[in-house]
Amino acid sequence: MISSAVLVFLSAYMPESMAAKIALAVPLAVLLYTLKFIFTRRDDDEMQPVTLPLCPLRTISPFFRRRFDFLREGFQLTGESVYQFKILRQTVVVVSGAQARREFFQSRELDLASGFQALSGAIPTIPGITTNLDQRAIATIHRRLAAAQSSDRLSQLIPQILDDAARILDGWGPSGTLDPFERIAEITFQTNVRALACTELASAPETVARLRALYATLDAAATPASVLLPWLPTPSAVRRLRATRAIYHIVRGAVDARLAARAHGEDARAGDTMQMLVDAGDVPLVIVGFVMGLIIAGARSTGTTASWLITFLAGHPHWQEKAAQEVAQLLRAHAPPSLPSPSSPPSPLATTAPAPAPAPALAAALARVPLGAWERETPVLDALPWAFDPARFVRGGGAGGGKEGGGKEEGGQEDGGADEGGKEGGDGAGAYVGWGAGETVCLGQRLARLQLKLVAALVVRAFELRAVGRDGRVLDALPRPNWNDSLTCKPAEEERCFLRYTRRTADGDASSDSD
Ligand code: HEM
Repeated sequence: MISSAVLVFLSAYMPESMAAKIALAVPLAVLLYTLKFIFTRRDDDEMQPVTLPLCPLRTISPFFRRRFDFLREGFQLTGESVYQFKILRQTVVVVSGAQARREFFQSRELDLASGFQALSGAIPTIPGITTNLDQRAIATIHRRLAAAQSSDRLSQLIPQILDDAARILDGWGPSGTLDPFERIAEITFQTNVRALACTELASAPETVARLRALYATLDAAATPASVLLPWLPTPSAVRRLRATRAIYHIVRGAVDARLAARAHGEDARAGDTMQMLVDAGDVPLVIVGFVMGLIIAGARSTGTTASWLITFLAGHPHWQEKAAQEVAQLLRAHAPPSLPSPSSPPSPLATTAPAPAPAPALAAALARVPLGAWERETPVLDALPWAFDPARFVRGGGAGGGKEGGGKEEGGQEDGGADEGGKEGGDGAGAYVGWGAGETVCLGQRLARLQLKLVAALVVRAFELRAVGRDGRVLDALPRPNWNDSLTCKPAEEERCFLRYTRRTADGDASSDSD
């Protein structure tokens, strides 16, 4: 009908054959356009995730105080795998499932730093101190971080990290009980300062302790008010500003000393990471940003992972022994004991007498194991992230490569928080996001892995560990990570667990002089 009306109309102006062609083409074009519109229509309302039916003021407290439970309840409340809600004026979109996870990690528009700033606070912005880090400065910092993890640099760091860790372990004495979330994290904080800052700071234990306390203040004072309304002078916001300034002055002092030394033509023998940046001609803003920013990026995550790793090993003696044997094997292969000369006292590693092996001697032996061996010859240590099922690699024939293992360990923790934490899941590719994925991957991964292995190797070879409760009794099952504590995941107060340690002899047995 449309065609005939068009035909009559057009015939008045042009030859009939041409009018017929156009009369047929017009409705066809209208039809195609309509179909295209229907199938490619973007209905904005339908594209928007469903909104959590809560007043924005009622989301604040649970989002900050029990984030994991709150987000999980959101899934139940909406019945959707993707939903959104408001925190004051910020819209937060919560995603789950393999596809959403992939899209999230692959998106180039999302900005990790802004997300942290808006929802976790990170480092408060102070003009002239923590602002002005534009994209170029950040790109430089990332390039320097890559250089700080070159094979040469990591090989230099191995003995230094081991020395640092051994000094702290030596302070533990031959036996005792400790809180892993304090004392293991202390080790990795020290090794992070060593790896990311400079000798002057890392070799001054009181400065490292002060820095650690200041970073802890930054974390503890990240209250809803100080994060959401950072300009409001609440007590916690003031504490965060003071801590930031204090960290800045410590780091800036070290940077200025290095720059002054360079300006005076003094020989740069330090050979540490800060010197690498100074030698590259970086300005103080970039060097300070590198140290302050990366310590915050690395300290918590490495500390938390190391604390849980050692806790899980303490709660799984079978895997602890396998790890200790692997370390012993590394030592046999790469650092065989030298024959004691008649004048020198026998090395604690060479002797067969069951004397306790002091941590520094062990560290010296482990320092002879090359980087390549730490990165490629440790299937057992590789198979231990914190969703504790080391045998999964063996079952899957994947990264582990070990021949033994397999099967569930007696008394083991089967689920390990796997599906809960969203770390290991049954929904295929992209399920493991321990180091990020897609466009957002951890840029400090090589260093972090090495640190974790070195600390774990030293601890399991130096001590025999058991996980105990407050009453000192060995735990049958480890407590579950508290996902609401997004910094350390340490178990809730009533479920706290501790490490009981006994120094091993040079043979690797637990020393009989204790406990
Ligand atoms: C066990 C220790 C560590 C774990 C599990 C870890 C994990 C992650 C993850 C999952 C991300 C992605 C961002 C996110 O989803 O939150 C990330 C990003 C990052 N990590 Fe790590 N990290 C660790 C240690 C470190 C260390 C020691 C450094 C520095 C030396 C570091 C530097 C970074 C940087 C710079 C980014 C940001 C990357 C970007 O902006 O795209 N991380 N890390």
